Amino acid sequence: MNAVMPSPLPLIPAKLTMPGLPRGLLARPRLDEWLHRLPEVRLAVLQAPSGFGKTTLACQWARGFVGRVAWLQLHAGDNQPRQFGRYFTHALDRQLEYGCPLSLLLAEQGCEGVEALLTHVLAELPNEHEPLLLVLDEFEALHDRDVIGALRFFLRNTPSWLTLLVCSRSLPELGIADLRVKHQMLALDAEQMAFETDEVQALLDLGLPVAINREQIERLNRRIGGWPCALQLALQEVQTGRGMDLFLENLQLGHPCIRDYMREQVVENLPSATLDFLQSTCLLERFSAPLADHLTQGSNAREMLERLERSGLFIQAVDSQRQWYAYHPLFAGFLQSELRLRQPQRLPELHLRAAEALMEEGAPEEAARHAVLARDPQRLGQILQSHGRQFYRQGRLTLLQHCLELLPPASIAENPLFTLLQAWVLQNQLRFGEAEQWLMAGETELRHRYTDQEWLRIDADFKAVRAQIAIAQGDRPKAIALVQESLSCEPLVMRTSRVVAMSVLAEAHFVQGDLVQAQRQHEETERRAREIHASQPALWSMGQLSEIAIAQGLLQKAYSVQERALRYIEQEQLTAMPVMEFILRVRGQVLWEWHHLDAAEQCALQGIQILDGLGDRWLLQCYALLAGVAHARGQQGVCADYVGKLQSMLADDSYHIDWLANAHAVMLTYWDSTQDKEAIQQWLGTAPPLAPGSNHFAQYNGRNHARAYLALRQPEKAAPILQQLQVDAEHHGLVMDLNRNHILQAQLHWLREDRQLALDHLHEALSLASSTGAIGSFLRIGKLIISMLKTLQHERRLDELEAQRADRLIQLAQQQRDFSRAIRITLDEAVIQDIINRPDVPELIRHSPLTRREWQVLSLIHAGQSNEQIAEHLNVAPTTIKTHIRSLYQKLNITHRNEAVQLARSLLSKIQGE
Ligand SMILES: Nc1ncnc2c1ncn2[C@@H]1O[C@H](COP(=O)(O)OP(=O)(O)OP(=O)(O)O)[C@@H](O)[C@H]1O
Repeated sequence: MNAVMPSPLPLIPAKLTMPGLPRGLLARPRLDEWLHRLPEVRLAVLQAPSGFGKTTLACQWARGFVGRVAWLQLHAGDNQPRQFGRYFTHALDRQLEYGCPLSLLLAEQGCEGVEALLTHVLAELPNEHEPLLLVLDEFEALHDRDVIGALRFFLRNTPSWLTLLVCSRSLPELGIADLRVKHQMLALDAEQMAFETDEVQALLDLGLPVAINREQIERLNRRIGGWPCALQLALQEVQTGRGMDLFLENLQLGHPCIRDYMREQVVENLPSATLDFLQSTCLLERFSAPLADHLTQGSNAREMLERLERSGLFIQAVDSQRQWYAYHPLFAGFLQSELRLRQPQRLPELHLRAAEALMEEGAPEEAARHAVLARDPQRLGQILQSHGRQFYRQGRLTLLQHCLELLPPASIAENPLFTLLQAWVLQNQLRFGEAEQWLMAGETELRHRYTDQEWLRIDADFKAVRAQIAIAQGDRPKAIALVQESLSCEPLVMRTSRVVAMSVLAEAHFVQGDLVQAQRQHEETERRAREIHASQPALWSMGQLSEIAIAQGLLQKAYSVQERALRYIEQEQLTAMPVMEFILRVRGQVLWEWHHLDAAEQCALQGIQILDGLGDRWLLQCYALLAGVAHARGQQGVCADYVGKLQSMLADDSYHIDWLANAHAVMLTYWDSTQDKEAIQQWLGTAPPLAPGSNHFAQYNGRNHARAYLALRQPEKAAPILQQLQVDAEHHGLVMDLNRNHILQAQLHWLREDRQLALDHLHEALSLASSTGAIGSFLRIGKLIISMLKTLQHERRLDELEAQRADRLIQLAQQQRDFSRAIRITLDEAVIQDIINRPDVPELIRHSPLTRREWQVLSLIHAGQSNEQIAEHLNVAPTTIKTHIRSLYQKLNITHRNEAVQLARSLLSKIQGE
């Protein structure tokens, strides 16, 4: 027999050995549930596109599996049935208690077909055995019918102690449907395997020399869609916080390593029809089979989509009915850049086809985006005429801007709707002069084309824009006059003009400090806006109502108004629109004040997600909130990072005083806690001037001045400002401002050593806080609040609510990390000795004592510093710090930065707690 059979190739041992796990992998406990269920099923499948971590997860599971593990890494050569049979029997033989010698012999002789061979294997398997996991990695390499048929047969007849774990890019044809209904199978796909944001954070915390802030982490994971290969790339490339921003930019532009990977691993051997399909559809965010047919001018898109999905390409159904599909963000980016590079001439045509098809699908917004990219003014004109109002009602001002930029100026001026849309876009960008020019051009062009009656009504539309501009420029009387004129007749072009005019009136009351009138007017505006489904103005009014409630000190009410807004968004099934960020931000500010820091952070992050791509300037408020949260948590490095971002945004653009005051407040707090007197002094040199405190932002700005003087130990300059603010706040019923001003007054008098006056103010503040719920504003002044409150408790009678709040504030302030103090303690050897000598110190620290440097590093980590900052602080290279951290983690038996922070906190708090 040997004479006719060629002698087989030798077996490669590495194919039969589980690969070693590289260092620095992230454990993924959220997937353990599947690991524990492995012994209960015949088949488990990890199916995901290339690089999604299938092999790694299989290795991690193999290590945690209670029983034996046989491993076989497949390869194209294994489609040769004899070769496959030999590998398969060898893999099993190695792990069976008594092997399967007979089958092994038959496999080596190679005279049986593969199914017959596997029948022998099955016959030779014992009835009872300890659990065995047989891993077949890179299963997508198998396509031989006989081999796959034999495996199906094998699978139907395996004993219960054997589980087959298949890792495959494509869907394995192993009779899965049958096993699934019999609960004999587990399956994980790309969606489940993709890294979640917390996992990304944990992995980067583990492997990067710098702390990456949460906002960057979320942005990163949005761009990479949880794909671990891209994370490994980040681990190699990013060395600094700024480096992460560059990496993110690089991803956006098409990272060369990812491009090479996609070329080699994913598209290299695809048939040309498939490639053509991918390139024709890659410009769409999501698409259905009919849309794809329209784009490819073909008729087999449904079939193709199913094939692509099964074959493990980076594509996923996005709805449960599997009608809509989307490419993985990095894959879409790759395909688009290939298209731009290789067939740029196709782009306009594809965009145009997309615009047509999307209009037919009833998706005008997406259609407009493609018409913009096709640079087709005619189609844009049609879309704007039919849907421009809708875009405006839903706050799609950036989209409108892009559309209008492509229209010839004359076609704007001769169309009242386009003129109005243009003016609204420009006013939103605070380009008031240009907005006015367009309005005037429109007037010249249009007046003679309409009857007097019609023109009066068009003018009502125009006046609504002008009123909005006047209020934004702070010209209240002019704004009110324009509103009244605008409301005097029914507008002709945009139904929203009336609603906007009403909202301007409300704002005029608010700015003037007439909260009751402002509230009434906004409630009415909200009602009217809802009636005409103008979601943008409706949400705007709800945001304003919640700001009014905050100003009145009614934070719970503000929170309820926000709930109402969120419900409205849900009911109307609104997709992300910029005004939603306003609601979330105000909600975040309430949550920050209540010290619900995680929830506040979440609001800011969601806001950033909503505004993604609209330009950095709009993110100022979100970053101010994130900086406030980081400060309250004592994360010095993170806070410094956000403050840096705020500074560069402020340098690049101009903002309304409301936004400025908010950003300045957190910057001043940060500088104060890091004792950066120079920055505070500089700020005073360019600070927005003081104005009567009739509204919350003038109050905020005034308090910033006072805060700066207090930080510079010039209480005499802070005193008159605070006094005036207090008078104004009383006059206008700005309760929240009263509350905050009392806190600063308390600090002021404490510094002046006028203890009784300080306690009077603190008591007032505490009493107001019983209804406002304020916490954040107290904690903002730092550890000083502890002694002030303790003295108050000692010397004054507090009612029950006040006493409870004082206790809680003291407790929170004690837990709060004080930036400068944490550093001072680190460097003090006596303190370290003090910690080591304590009886309650963990044993581990006595047994593997840290070096002096490691102590320093530990407490700088605790102080919230990034590796980069620690390196700077200790004057060594960041890589040295990384080495210290590794050794420190090993000695303390920890794996994450968070654990180090926790441990340091508990050690330092033993001596640092007040
Ligand atoms: N838990 C993890 N922690 C850190 N990195 C991971 C983790 N899982 C996967 N990776 C990284 O992702 C990359 C791809 O992983 P892996 O090779 O396991 O993917 P795969 O899905 O098997 O890919 P392919 O289909 O190409 O074989 C590797 O660099 C791996 O180190």
